[in-house]
Amino acid sequence: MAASVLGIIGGSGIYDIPMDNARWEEIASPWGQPSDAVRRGEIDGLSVVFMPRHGRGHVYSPSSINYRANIDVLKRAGVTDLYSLSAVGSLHGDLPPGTFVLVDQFIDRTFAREKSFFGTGCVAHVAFSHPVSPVLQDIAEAALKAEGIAHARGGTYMVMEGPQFSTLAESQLYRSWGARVIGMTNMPEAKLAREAEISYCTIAMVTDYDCWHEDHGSVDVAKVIEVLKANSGNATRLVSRIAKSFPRQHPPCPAGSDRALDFAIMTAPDERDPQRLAMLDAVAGRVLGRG
Ligand SMILES: CSC[C@H]1O[C@H](OP(=O)(O)O)[C@H](O)[C@@H]1O
Ligand SMILES: Nc1ncnc2[nH]cnc12
Repeated sequence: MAASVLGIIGGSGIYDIPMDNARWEEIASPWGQPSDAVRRGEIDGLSVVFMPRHGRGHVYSPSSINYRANIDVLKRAGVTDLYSLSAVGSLHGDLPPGTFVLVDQFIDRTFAREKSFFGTGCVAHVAFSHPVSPVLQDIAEAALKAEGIAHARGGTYMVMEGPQFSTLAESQLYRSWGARVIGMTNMPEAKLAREAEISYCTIAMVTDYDCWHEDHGSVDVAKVIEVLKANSGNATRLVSRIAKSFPRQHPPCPAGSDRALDFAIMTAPDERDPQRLAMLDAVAGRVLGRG
């Protein structure tokens, strides 16, 4: 069993986290430019690697983030378990702004992003029915309780392309589908984490009611930022509490992340493209005998 390396992806409003011995570390990726360098440090002796999803200064839009490079550099940095901190709109009256939601499903409506490390020359299909690690959810839920943060466990995160917020008709459609929250970033991030055999868990922080709620106006960035600022103390305390209680040996993932590539690759060994295989050295090194 490997030692745990805790990864944290910080979403809107979260561009750094407090850690001991923290330093920025540039890691190159064959998949292109990641959002930023990674911030490496320790919390209570646990190795932690942080990546600001949009880059410091919020440089990348949800559609222009290089999700493949981000997950690849986190894999190269040794991350075994990954929490994604994400601002979301609420699609349900039971989830007011300020609530932290441990979502367990996604609906992917994005269409303008690279969604896989695999493709021509090395085709693979990973299982993804359960995209989130229940073990990571258990740890986050215990930390949320201990910190007294309003939270809910379970629910579907609707991932839209953006960058514009939804129309009223779209918001109502997603509500009719049973989605609980909406955001623009967790796909393909979660899919790529699965391909890279990294356990993944979203902590969705509700900032607004999107545009469907009759008693609240439509979402705008000013509203989101106001709530994000109010939430940032909770997010910092939560990460610290999670890290302190996190198992020092990587907890096996009941959702199958640890061995996602065991039976996934379909391309015959003789037909595999050496160039793509070289790019897969970190992500698929375990099964390709590289890395
Ligand atoms: C400023 S609201 C829109 C922005 O915030 C969320 O990003 P993240 O998940 O990185 O916190 C949302 O998905 C949009 O990208
Ligand atoms: N209402 C909303 N729609 C999409 N992404 C969001 N991020 C925060 N609030 C959002």
